[in-house]
Amino acid sequence: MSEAASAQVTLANSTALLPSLGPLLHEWLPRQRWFAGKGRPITAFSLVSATEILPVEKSGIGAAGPGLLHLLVRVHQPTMPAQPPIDCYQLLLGVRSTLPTRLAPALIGHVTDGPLAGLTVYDGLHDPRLAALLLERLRTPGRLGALRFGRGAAPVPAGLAPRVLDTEQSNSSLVYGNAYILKIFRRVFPGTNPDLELPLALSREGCGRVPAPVAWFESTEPEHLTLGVLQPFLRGAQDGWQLALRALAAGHDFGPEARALGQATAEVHTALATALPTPALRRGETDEQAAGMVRRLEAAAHAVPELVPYVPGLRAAFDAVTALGHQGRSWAAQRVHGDLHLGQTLRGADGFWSLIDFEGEPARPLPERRSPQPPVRDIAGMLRSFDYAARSHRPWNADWAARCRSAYCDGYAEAAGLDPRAEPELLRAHETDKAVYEVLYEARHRPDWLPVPMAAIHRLAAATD
Ligand SMILES: Nc1ncnc2c1ncn2[C@@H]1O[C@H](COP(=O)(O)OP(=O)(O)O)[C@@H](O)[C@H]1O
Ligand SMILES: O=P(O)(O)O[C@H]1O[C@H](CO)[C@@H](O[C@H]2O[C@H](CO)[C@@H](O)[C@H](O)[C@H]2O)[C@H](O)[C@H]1O
Repeated sequence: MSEAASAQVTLANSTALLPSLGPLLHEWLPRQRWFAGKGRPITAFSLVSATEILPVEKSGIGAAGPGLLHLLVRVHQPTMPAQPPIDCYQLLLGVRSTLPTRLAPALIGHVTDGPLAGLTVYDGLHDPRLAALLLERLRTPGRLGALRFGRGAAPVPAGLAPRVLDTEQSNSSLVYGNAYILKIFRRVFPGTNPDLELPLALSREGCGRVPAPVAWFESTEPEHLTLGVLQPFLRGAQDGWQLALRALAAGHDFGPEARALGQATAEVHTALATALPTPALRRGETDEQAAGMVRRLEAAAHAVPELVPYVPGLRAAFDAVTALGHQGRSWAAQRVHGDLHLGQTLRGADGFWSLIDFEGEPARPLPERRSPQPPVRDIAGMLRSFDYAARSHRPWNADWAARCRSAYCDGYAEAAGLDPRAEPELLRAHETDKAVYEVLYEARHRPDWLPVPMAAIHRLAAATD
């Protein structure tokens, strides 16, 4: 072990951490699926907080074990329209003198100076010893540096074997003993994350459609941020997206499942409307919501030039809602899922549908995601998703999507007593807003998928001519 490595790594001198970690993060961060700032140069990093969950100097580096550093780091990137210039990310860094081969894929890099000089840092979530330690922390509520661990009334069992969930996602998740799943939010925002707030409210309301949080952790200094949520893992459940693709490939009707999904969505909406405020959207608020849609359209068209020719047609969908507001129409608003699509639905072996991931659209500012919306926002998301599934399969099966869309609305109407198709202008505006979001999302994350939302853009722009 090098002399530097044996020196005490106290994070009291944490200001020295980033200058040495910065170059490594600069290389590593943009390669992470969850990094939202892809394609924009990183100009600087700044440290928000550093907490030793397993102190590096006590971890026996050089002898046996790893250390675990919890960092909140601001990543400075030049501004793009509709994006804050500085995002804050949560990093859980494993620190060892040498990295075992099995952890090589988690390597971030070798530190050459600063308090960690001579040591190797890596994504700590991939280290079962460190992942197990996180569960231990979650089992026992309390504070640790800038972190606060909390849990519900039910105890969490000890010693469950962790594994990193190997799936495309916006955050990172660990599954413990196939019994619990811990979502670690990567890009974090001041305030309570709706992915903790809404499932907690739903479980208080007795709604069984959403796995109820059993433990969570937050940061308290210098501001309140939700960092992670532990929920029951729905073992053996299959996600709606995979099931829909399989049905398409086999030429099967997905109507009954779409209908059941409509009912599940309605139940969640009803419980959310009971648990949390339901303000009416009157003229002023409707104007504001439609203006938000126009702003998002303009920002998306700025970033994705393919959208430009469609802007007037798409805008007409938003203007129609503004016009109705001016004629005195108002709409009920409530807390909603905010980014509902087939990939956010899980079907148990018994056929029972659950909804997950109440974080809302990751690119939107948190206060916007937490603001009450017409429930049709979620319905529009699911309708888009049936279209996505049909479009991603060759040959394109327009009838399959149409049947799903109509069955979903039937199921929703049956359970909610309110048919989303009864407000066609509102539904079209929300579907348009969602398709615009998807264009931006695909352009940034999966350019090959861009034709899928662009096909909807073509249809929606023509529909409002
Ligand atoms: N409670 C759960 N039970 C089983 N699988 C889950 C559960 N929650 C999430 N998953 C799986 O994890 C994946 C990612 O979860 P999600 O909450 O959508 O994360 P992200 O916000 O990072 O995209 C989901 O697509 C699903 O397959
Ligand atoms: O990561 P999240 O699940 O929070 O959501 C983001 O990624 C989704 C893709 O993984 C994206 O959804 C879009 O693609 C889906 C198919 O992969 C489709 O079912 C959705 O309808 C479509 O919006 C989602 O928009 C994005 O926020």
